[in-house]
Amino acid sequence: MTCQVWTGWHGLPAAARGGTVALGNLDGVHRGHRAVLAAAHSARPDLPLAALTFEPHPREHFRPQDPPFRLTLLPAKAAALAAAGCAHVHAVPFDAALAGMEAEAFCDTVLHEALGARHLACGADFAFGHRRGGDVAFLARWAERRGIGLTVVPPVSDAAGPISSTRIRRALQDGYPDRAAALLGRDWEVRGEVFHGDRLGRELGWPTANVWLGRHLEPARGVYAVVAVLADGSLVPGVANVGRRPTLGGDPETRLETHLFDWFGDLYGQEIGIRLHRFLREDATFDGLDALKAAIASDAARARAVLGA
Ligand SMILES: Cc1cc2nc3c(=O)[nH]c(=O)nc-3n(C[C@H](O)[C@H](O)[C@H](O)COP(=O)(O)O)c2cc1C
Ligand SMILES: Nc1ncnc2c1ncn2[C@@H]1O[C@H](COP(=O)(O)OP(=O)(O)O)[C@@H](O)[C@H]1O
Repeated sequence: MTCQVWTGWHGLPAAARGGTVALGNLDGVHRGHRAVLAAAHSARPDLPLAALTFEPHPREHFRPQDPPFRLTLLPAKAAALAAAGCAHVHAVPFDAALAGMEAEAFCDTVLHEALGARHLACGADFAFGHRRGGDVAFLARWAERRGIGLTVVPPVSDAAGPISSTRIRRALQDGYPDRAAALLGRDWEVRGEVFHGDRLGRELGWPTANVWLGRHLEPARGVYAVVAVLADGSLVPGVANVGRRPTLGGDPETRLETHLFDWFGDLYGQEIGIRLHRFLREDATFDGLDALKAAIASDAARARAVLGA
């Protein structure tokens, strides 16, 4: 299914208007988000399904000094929304003007005039507008006045409570990518462009494709069994380190370095995805390169065992 991403809400063409619109930040597009999308679609299967999300995430706008926390940046979010059936993704720019818009003005100008929404869907805790002044009760009254349908979806829960982006972030920070995957409904994936490092990896016998975490959440530092998704879509198992290379003196920024098993070639400049599958051990400071090499060899063997590779 093709999905179009709209990064502005002014002057949308007719084809991008008049659908069912699922509302939310939707970071991660987790199982709870997908329940909202499914409910939106089944309420009005005759209409194209759209998701309305904000870019940057409002928290990135209000608290730019906070550490990065995103589960999905826009391209990955849009891909997950497309896979969940969205024909359109409206990544509404969250700037000072939008932050200052009252809930009623947001409904009138963005939802009604710009998007021509015919049906709306959101989670029960959705809040929006200046100082989060609009809630689901407000939205229900507004939609009724306009003759627009609204589907409010209760949270999807597991034994520990409602599924949320916050719980998924905590699981990743605590080194439980498997728990995060259960909540997401898929492995968590970091996407980035492979950059040139110090070329030490190949000397050690373990070349690693490096990507910066950038605005992604920093998961627990350490070693993971991973699956890499290459630009051509192929999946390659590997072992990765999330960290700042304390053995080599330490880096100012955290990188994700992946060695791909039984793979040879050039990845520089390629956009790749790295799916964290299992946490293997914490980042360590080794006493020299030989000790580091031996640790990587044993990490690789464990990752192969975990992945059956
Ligand atoms: C599986 C794996 C585990 C690693 N574990 C550590 C570690 O615990 N401590 C550390 O300082 N560096 C660790 N590294 C990072 C290496 O220092 C890094 O891959 C090497 O310096 C190559 O750097 P380059 O890509 O810039 O050439 C690990 C790398 C891999 C692939
Ligand atoms: N099996 C492999 N796993 C990861 N990268 C590989 C592999 N084989 C070749 N490469 C290439 O080697 C580069 C990593 O080599 P490395 O010596 O660690 O250099 P750098 O310091 O630039 O990361 C990767 O970016 C990729 O282009």
